[in-house]
Amino acid sequence: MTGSVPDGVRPALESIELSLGFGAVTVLRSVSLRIERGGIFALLGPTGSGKSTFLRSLNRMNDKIPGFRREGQVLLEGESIYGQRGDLMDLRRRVGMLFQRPNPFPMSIAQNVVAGVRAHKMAPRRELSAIAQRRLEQVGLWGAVKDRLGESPFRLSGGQQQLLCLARALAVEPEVLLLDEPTSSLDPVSTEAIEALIRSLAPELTVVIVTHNLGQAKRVADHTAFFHDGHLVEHGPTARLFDSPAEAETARYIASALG
Ligand SMILES: Nc1ncnc2c1ncn2[C@@H]1O[C@H](COP(=O)(O)OP(=O)(O)OP(=O)(O)O)[C@@H](O)[C@H]1O
Repeated sequence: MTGSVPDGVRPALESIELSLGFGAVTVLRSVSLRIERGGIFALLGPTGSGKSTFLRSLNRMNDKIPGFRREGQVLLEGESIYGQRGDLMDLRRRVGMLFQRPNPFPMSIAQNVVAGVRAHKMAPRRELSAIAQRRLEQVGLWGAVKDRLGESPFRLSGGQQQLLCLARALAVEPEVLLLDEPTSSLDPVSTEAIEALIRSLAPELTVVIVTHNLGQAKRVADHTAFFHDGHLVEHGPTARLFDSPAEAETARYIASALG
């Protein structure tokens, strides 16, 4: 078993001997990981261990970075995302992403939510406002914004902006959501709201989350992988990894992070 998926079961996402680098620097070496459909999978590790680079390779976000190089494969539902036939726009719809800092678009709150729906022509115009309402309700933002749907999102709080970005990501009905430290710039109340939402997304959605917060990994993730210095050190059910890590590097990191 390589990751959270028993042998013989097809994972939602899989990396096969994936090595990543920028120019002469190799950031990740030969990572093979299978990510179960409908679960929440956390990527943990010290700064610079390669978590974000790995996460960003799962929907080809590194492609445009000068010097980026890759060996090995990433499979989404068994098909290579780096293959010739890959349509990047379709990939990004199927594998959505939320970043450390909320990044609303410079358009109204309602338009933000349906921006992807419009770009992918997923619904007729007359349905857009109902879709916006439904997604804002799903992320718990409807009450706060229903009277200001036409206003700029930049006057919302940081936590509200992140929820808006989550609503926008969910509106295009992704199969996988990649979260890169999604609460690191938020206060505890907003963090709790986002964590509750993440938990509510499974099992319809597969979630992969990079976090520095061990408590967060414990609270939300079924499985956790530990990266160190460009290597995947170990992975397993979150409780097992925290309670009885198999590798000394993992044990040291957990002990130091818990202080
Ligand atoms: N665009 C880039 N060009 C060159 N090197 C990069 C680039 N992006 C990342 N790196 C390098 O890759 C290594 C891993 O970075 P990455 O952001 O993946 O680590 P991380 O584990 O997510 O760290 P953090 O927790 O601090 O975000 C670092 O040494 C970083 O300097």
